[in-house]
Amino acid sequence: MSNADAPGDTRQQDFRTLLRSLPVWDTELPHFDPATAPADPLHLFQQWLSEAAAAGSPEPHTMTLATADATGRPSVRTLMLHDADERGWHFATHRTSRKGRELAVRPEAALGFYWPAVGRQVRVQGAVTAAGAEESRADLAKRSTGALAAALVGRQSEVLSSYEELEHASDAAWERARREPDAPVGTWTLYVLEAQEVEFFQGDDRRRHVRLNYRRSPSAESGWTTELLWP
Ligand SMILES: Cc1cc2nc3c(=O)[nH]c(=O)nc-3n(C[C@H](O)[C@H](O)[C@H](O)COP(=O)(O)O)c2cc1C
Repeated sequence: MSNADAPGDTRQQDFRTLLRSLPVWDTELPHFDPATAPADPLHLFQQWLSEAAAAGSPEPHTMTLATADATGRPSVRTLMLHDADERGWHFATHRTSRKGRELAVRPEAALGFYWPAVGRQVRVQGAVTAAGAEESRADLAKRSTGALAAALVGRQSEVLSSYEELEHASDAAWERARREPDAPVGTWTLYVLEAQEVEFFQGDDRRRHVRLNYRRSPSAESGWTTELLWP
């Protein structure tokens, strides 16, 4: 009998036992001294992402993107980070998707990164701007044939009537992506999140986690002020 077929109580008990048995940070964590942190959170973010990659954190350039609809109801999903520079954190998606529609009515978002190999988390919050058609097209052109094929399929977040319908659309999209590597995808949009706050969390095995929060502050010389937060 598989766990899925077990009576409800046993299944629930097994699930809870599993949850409690799963290790967190069973590796030596790096030490983070906030006194040595750079004045600009972008530099620390780039450093931490590089260190996460070097430490073997899987897909360190994936992140959670949180948006909200007009009533404030939140939603999250995983996205790829395309860049992080002076303008902000870059990601791309269809502007007609759920998140795209939410960003159109409420152009604010939060990002979450978690890198278990180094016990680090970064949270970013701020205003989101959609880049123009040309920049969005250029961003897609730099990506793989698979990414273009996925974008060409389109209709993201719409209800799908059957998986076969997706297979047909995907076959056609792959064929077109191979034949026409700069095929335009009208709804594909690059977004840039300009950070208002960026928080860096370094896990500690004695649970004395370090949290360093940057807040944008036009009057500060670096443009940012920092504060420590209780974990
Ligand atoms: C690892 C990973 C990376 C993803 N990257 C993207 C991405 O860069 N852009 C995107 O539109 N969807 C991406 N997705 C799919 C999204 O998580 C999500 O399912 C999709 O964008 C629809 O979200 P929405 O209905 O909230 O708009 C990714 C999913 C995973 C698991």
